[in-house]
Amino acid sequence: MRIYRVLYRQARVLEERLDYYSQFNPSPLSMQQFTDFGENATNSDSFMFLRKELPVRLANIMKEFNLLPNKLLHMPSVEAVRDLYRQSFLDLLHFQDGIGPVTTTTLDKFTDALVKIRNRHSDVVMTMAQGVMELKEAHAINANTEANIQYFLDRFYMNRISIRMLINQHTILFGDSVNHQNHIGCIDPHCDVVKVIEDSYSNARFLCDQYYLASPELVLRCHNADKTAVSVVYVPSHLYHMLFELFKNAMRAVVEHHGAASDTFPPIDVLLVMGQEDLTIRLSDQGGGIPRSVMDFLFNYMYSTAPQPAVSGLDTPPLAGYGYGLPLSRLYARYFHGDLQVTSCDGYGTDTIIYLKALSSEANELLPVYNKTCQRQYSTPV
Ligand SMILES: CS(=O)(=O)N1CCC(Oc2ccc(-c3c(C(=O)NC[C@H]4CC[C@H](C(=O)O)CC4)noc3-c3cc(Cl)c(O)cc3O)cc2)CC1
Repeated sequence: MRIYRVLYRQARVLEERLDYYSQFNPSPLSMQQFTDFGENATNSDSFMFLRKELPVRLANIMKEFNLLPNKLLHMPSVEAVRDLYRQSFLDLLHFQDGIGPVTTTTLDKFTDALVKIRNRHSDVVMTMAQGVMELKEAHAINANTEANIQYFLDRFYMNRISIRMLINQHTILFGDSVNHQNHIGCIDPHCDVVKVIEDSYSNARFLCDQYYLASPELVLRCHNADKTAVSVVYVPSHLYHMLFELFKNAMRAVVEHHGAASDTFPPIDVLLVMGQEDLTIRLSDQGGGIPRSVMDFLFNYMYSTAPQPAVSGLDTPPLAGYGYGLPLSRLYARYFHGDLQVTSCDGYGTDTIIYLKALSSEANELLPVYNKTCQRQYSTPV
């Protein structure tokens, strides 16, 4: 009986703490604040900020889970994800205000706890996709449920991106995580956009050559009014993730449309422009394009979730984006108030555009907030 009393008490503490922390709105940081903080803050400063901000961001999305349709909530994989979030939230409660003096030991234990949380959540994207698949196999999904799932997953993955950003900054700056020279945490204050474009193209081309034994060339044009190289304060791994996905899709379309046996393929044209407000990267391919009737499916989590290929790369092209490549790439772009847009000419080809904020002072985190507005979203039939 004692174990039940302990579990009951722990559940009560969890609910009470979730109600407390979910009252606060997450505090969005700008890229400028991330870099200033990274250059000037101490381990203790970061601890004092994160021990409140991380539970706030976790509590906001954990409360939003409760607004989901029960049939999704009770899918085994979704239950498993909710347990991970509960455990990580409880882990962070050990460091909340009132624990006494903040010693070096406290700081080391906190950093260790963040690493543990990051590792615990490493498969959450796939596990949630598994939960969506379980739901599709168990129930018929109406338009309202589909819209609620689309709305939630965009917010859930954006929340996850933001929490991993905060954890990575702290563990790189103050822990044992690898730190790139001249980077501030995972931020490159002088991100060489051409290099990220060339690296992501090269790696996507390697996959394309492996599967199709052929791949389209890259033609890159740059435009910068002051004639200098295009650089931006950004997270290179986020930009790489977006470009790698878009190059995979473009290569798949071009080779499939022209036939892998073709002698030559039209190149993928990339235009890079540094503007006053936006840094724009446009990829243009001649891969046959997509009709408007299919476009919406590209970002749809319900449509994109398909049974995992038995062995990826054998029975399906390794470029097949089973999973959430495109929707997640758009979230990375939107995370710092940029965007990712796809336009297509059915029968000719597709343009995809990545917009980033050119100024770090305008590149603010875009964070989901648990409030009356979001609650109404779940109760409003489409
Ligand atoms: C959800 S995800 O992120 O996991 N992921 C999204 C991506 C998808 O793979 C792809 C890849 C390429 C294409 C594609 C076609 C194409 O294929 N046309 C021909 C079919 C047009 C419909 C037609 C039909 O269904 O009616 C049947 C032929 N044409 O233009 C593109 C294209 C798309 C993007 Cl997004 C791009 O950036 C560049 C492109 O050239 C479609 C789908 C895996 C899943």
